[in-house]
Amino acid sequence: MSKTIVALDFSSKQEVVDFLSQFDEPVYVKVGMELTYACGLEIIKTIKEMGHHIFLDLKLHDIPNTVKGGMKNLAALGVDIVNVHAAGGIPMMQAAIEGLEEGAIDGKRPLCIAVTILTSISQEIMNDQLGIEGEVIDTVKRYAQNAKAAGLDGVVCSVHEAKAIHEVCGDDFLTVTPGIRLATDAKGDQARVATPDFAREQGCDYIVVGRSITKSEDPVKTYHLIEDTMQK
Ligand SMILES: O=c1ccn([C@@H]2O[C@H](COP(=O)(O)O)[C@@H](O)[C@H]2O)c(=O)[nH]1
Repeated sequence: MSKTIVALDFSSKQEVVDFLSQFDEPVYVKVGMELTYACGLEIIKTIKEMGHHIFLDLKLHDIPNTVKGGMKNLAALGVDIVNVHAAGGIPMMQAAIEGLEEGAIDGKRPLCIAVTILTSISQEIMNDQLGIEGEVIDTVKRYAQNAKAAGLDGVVCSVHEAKAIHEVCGDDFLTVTPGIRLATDAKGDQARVATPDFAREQGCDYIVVGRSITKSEDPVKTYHLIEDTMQK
């Protein structure tokens, strides 16, 4: 199974089809709010019919009853991974799992992971703007432990926290890490970034890569370069 999840941050079905048509193998892709708000959940069917795996990154964050109902409907789409914000608390995350189990196709629910602290959030923003005291890594670890207690399968975190999360939550608990940049790439809006090489060294289960692949001159070549690094 591929360890690189490509973020399809596009605004039309045509862009998605053009992009994926360049690949002659199944790719693990991430569908987020940009694509979903542009095309609706219909886009999931299109991507599944092309044979690709899907992480549906809608980051649910609401009261437990609402998240449960939302997840029940998302489970029926047959995607591989869905997610919530860990900041919604343990009861909300438990409700997410209940909804997924109720909506599961043939008794098999999608994996559910929790976003800890967004990779665009720096130490300073977390302390000074969000009012969360202490080190980012400690909050990320606490959120990961909450996610595990709620029955989730893993978390979204930065590469810099993946090792510590595996230590406290176990090696089977998934770490899915965005904020990936090649050595020559600009950080852009991301704060906690790392290269694919460092992600492999830290034992990340999956990396999420958007612009470094989608905006590269040769997306297929860049994808293979990154995936080969992860599989070393
Ligand atoms: O903490 C998070 C959670 C999700 N993301 C998403 O990952 C990709 C990253 O895109 P790049 O172009 O590689 O920066 C994007 O879809 C985000 O919504 C994240 O970056 N950080």
